[in-house]
Amino acid sequence: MVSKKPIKKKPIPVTILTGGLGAGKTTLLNHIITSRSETRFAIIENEFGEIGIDQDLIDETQGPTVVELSDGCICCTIRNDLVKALSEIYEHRDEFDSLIIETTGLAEPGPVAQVLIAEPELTEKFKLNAVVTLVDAEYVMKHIDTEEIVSNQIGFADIIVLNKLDRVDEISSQAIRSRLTEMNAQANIVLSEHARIDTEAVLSADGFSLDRVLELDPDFLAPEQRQNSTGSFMGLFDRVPSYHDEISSVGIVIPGDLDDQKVEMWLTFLTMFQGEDILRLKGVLSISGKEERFVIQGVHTTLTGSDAMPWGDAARESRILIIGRLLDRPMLEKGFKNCLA
Ligand SMILES: Nc1nc2c(ncn2[C@@H]2O[C@H](COP(=O)(O)OP(=O)(O)OP(=O)(O)O)[C@@H](O)[C@H]2O)c(=O)[nH]1
Repeated sequence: MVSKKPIKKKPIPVTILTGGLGAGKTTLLNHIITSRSETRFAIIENEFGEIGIDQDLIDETQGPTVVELSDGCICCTIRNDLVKALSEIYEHRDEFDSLIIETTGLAEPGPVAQVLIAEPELTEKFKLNAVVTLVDAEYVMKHIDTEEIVSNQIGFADIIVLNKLDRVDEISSQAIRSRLTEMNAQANIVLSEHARIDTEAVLSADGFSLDRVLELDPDFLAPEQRQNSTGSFMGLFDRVPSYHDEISSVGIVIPGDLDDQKVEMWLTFLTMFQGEDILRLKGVLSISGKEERFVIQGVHTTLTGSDAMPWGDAARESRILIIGRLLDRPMLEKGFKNCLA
């Protein structure tokens, strides 16, 4: 007699992209989806901030399914949203081959991995391929000793992508590499500029090492360690909430066009006087006389701008998100509004 055992579907491979604010996660994500046109991706995009910007920056011409989880960090406050999003994505599992989760720059990767490995309803549906940590060569040394989240992201990585090597010299690059190896000797360190790496190394890594994580935190899989009453994680990751609390975000949306010179002057002053406290700045702007959207990107005092998709028939508006310490919302709102053409 033929057995009628249900055919078990293969679990969906999941890659977690983590790393500091502005380190290059979205850049790597775009590189992966554009260079692997034969692979169908689903993406969970998590942003820390009142308004989402990253969704506009993902190259959707390749047709990935993007689920955006904003206004909170999936490693703590919106963890339940992550579980829900994963369950919903699984309902459409025949429509894609691989899932990428891009966390916020403030997220601990541990609790996100924990959801995939220890959440009973998800363990058979998803398989964690690798935790990939992007490291910003320009700024990592500034944060590595003072911000535990940065060292935890490095310590937890299966693959470390040391990015923005165009922004440092060879001596600094070597010093960073030895520091990374000291902190995580088992991770594979991949060197890159603009996150242009061999995507095979990331997607076929099959590199998540539960044994190594259990060495770091023996209680990683213990149910009572997974969640406390406020929804944040305990154990290795119990410093997360206080770190997030210090940092806030200001998101501003204004309809109409901005004047490019006013924008330039405002941003120059802002980064000159508050650059230390501005961890991340990003925005999609409507500039008077320009057909294209104008994307601005900043980390501390480094600021760049580039043209993106034309506005076409879409309503023109400007959106900016600033993440940092001691942010003065009324002053930022006033400054941004003063840039109107
Ligand atoms: N010079 C230089 N710039 C880079 C490199 N990689 C990325 N960038 C730029 O750095 C900025 C931030 O890159 P993102 O990919 O958005 O960084 P992210 O980690 O996704 O940022 P968050 O989502 O805010 O955490 C963008 O302007 C990128 O174009 C690099 O290797 N060199």
